[in-house]
Amino acid sequence: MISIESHVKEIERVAAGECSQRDSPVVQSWLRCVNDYKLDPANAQDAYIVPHAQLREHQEQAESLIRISRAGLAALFDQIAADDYVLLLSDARGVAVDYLGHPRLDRDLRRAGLYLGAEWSESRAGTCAVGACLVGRQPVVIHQDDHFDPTHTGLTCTAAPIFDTRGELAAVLDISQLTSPVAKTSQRLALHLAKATARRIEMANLVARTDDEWILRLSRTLDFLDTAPDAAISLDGAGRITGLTAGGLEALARSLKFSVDAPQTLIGQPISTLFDIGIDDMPSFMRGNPAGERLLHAHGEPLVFASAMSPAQSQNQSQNSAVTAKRSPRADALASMSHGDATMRALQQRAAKLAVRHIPILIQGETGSGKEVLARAIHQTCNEGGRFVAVNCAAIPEHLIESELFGYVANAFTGAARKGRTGLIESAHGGTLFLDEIGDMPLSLQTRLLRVLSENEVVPVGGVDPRRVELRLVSATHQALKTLVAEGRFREDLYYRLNAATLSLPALRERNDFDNLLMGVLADLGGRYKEDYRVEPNAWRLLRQYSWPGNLREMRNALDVASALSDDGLICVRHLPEAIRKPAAANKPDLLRQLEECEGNVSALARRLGVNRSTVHRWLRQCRNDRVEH
Ligand SMILES: Nc1ncnc2c1ncn2[C@@H]1O[C@H](COP(=O)(O)OP(=O)(O)OP(=O)(O)O)[C@@H](O)[C@H]1O
Repeated sequence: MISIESHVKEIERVAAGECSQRDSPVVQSWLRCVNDYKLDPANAQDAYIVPHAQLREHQEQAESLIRISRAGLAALFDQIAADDYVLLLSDARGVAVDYLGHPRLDRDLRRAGLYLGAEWSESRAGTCAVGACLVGRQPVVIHQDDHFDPTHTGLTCTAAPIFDTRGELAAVLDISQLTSPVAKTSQRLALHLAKATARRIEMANLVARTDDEWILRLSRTLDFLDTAPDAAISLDGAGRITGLTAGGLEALARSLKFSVDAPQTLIGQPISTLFDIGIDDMPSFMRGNPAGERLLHAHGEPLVFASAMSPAQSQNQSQNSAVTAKRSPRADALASMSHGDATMRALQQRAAKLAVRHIPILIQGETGSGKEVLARAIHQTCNEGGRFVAVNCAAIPEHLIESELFGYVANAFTGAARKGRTGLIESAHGGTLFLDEIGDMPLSLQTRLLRVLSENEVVPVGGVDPRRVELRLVSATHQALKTLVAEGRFREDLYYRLNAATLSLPALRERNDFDNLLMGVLADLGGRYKEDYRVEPNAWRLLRQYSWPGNLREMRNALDVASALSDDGLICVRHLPEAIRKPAAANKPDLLRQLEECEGNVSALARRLGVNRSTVHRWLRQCRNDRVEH
């Protein structure tokens, strides 16, 4: 080790502009220490450990990152503990908020500042790995007398940055030793391990924070594509980048020589900014597709292997991660309704609040959009022990509906049961009465229903004594009740009574969680028929493009049939119902006509259709294939 005097002299020479053999990050840091922070290398300072209360504050702010990092840090520590390495996780201000070191070295580590609460910002500690990494945003080794302050020149420290999912520097992982060989190359393995662990932490963080989005994992080689990718990007339903593993992405870009200038600026951009793909292409990058075809191109050039995780899969993974809060049973019943669609999520929250009160709820939505499923979820959400009684007002003959609903007393009318019969309203006592197709309820019964709602009493047909009922009324309709009111077919007072709390279910074509719903239905079918169903990319595209007039019911039925016809669980275009296969053929001349209108300019056509170029190319290719097939 060189003397303090010659160390100080070397720094002074560098500060005066002399060339140096030191690595560039070291020289840059020394210059900052002298010029910006006005530090004096001759003035040795002990390591600084922040007071306990301040450390708590730093830890609280970094809480979720600490939790997510823990498994990665522990695995890394297992590999290097035998060599007396210590691990520090520092926050963006350079304070060590987590620490793994050998208890045997506790006293020495604390004195050296390789300890919980140590502050390693460059302005306080001079050139050090954590500080230089925070400023340079790159992995760095600060070995022995690379350190600025003579107090630290015995240490070797290697640091790698950890970025949050929006590309902001969130923390630094540091691997340090109190004593080490003189050669800086001795730390190569430490550098490799620090970088790899930082990448894993970024990946775990992205998965934990991604709820209902696609995750695209990227790797230079096929071998680790699914298990330990180099980088990952999360995408919303429109194909915009919502998150990324910035450190991994930058390193990948550097090694493959494509440019990612500032990962933060990619947030909100379409994925086509980076690669020649759009959101429609995601299914073809999922596991199960030939690995050799999962290759991303930039400007037509093959670049990197990709593996896509559907929103349902990423949701599963994030739920498995430690950061996800446990759902309440109430949220669970309703949560299965929404798979990431914003309208559905808002509706789900509204439903959860309404469900706890006995306010009549009216559900509106097209046929098959899930009105009964929602009604059942509301019932389950706060099941107080009573039954869920569903009545389809359109399916019961008008002359029977009154006695079915209200029940009747003994011998109330000819043909009535001798002992009388309890009506459906009464049997829902303590539970939920679901009146489907309420718009079809005869006017006379609407009056009686109104009475039940306002007085919590039901009078059976032929009876005089009211019976008390406490129930939650949920009604549903696909008709515009207001129009029925205007036409005199629905009582205005009942309409306002029911309309106080309306939940409007979006049609399937309006939802942007289609991929998730589809995966969910496939998983359901898979569970039922003990098969792992997959959808071939072209078939998936057609399913996505179809307008689904019959909504979720139609989707379930289509997939039920397609899965039954599939070979080895792979659903292809030919397994889909004709109505779904047809539009592509019907659109073909239209696509070609539109291309002509755009004078053959694919980019212009892509802009007109609101999709990216590669999607148009694919559609055109499909048109050509179809032509050959027919
Ligand atoms: N969130 C969902 N996820 C998956 N499948 C669903 C979902 N919601 C509804 N479904 C399925 O869609 C089908 C129709 O649901 P439901 O009967 O609730 O619709 P509806 O709106 O009440 O229909 P209708 O107006 O014809 O009475 C059912 O097979 C149901 O399983």
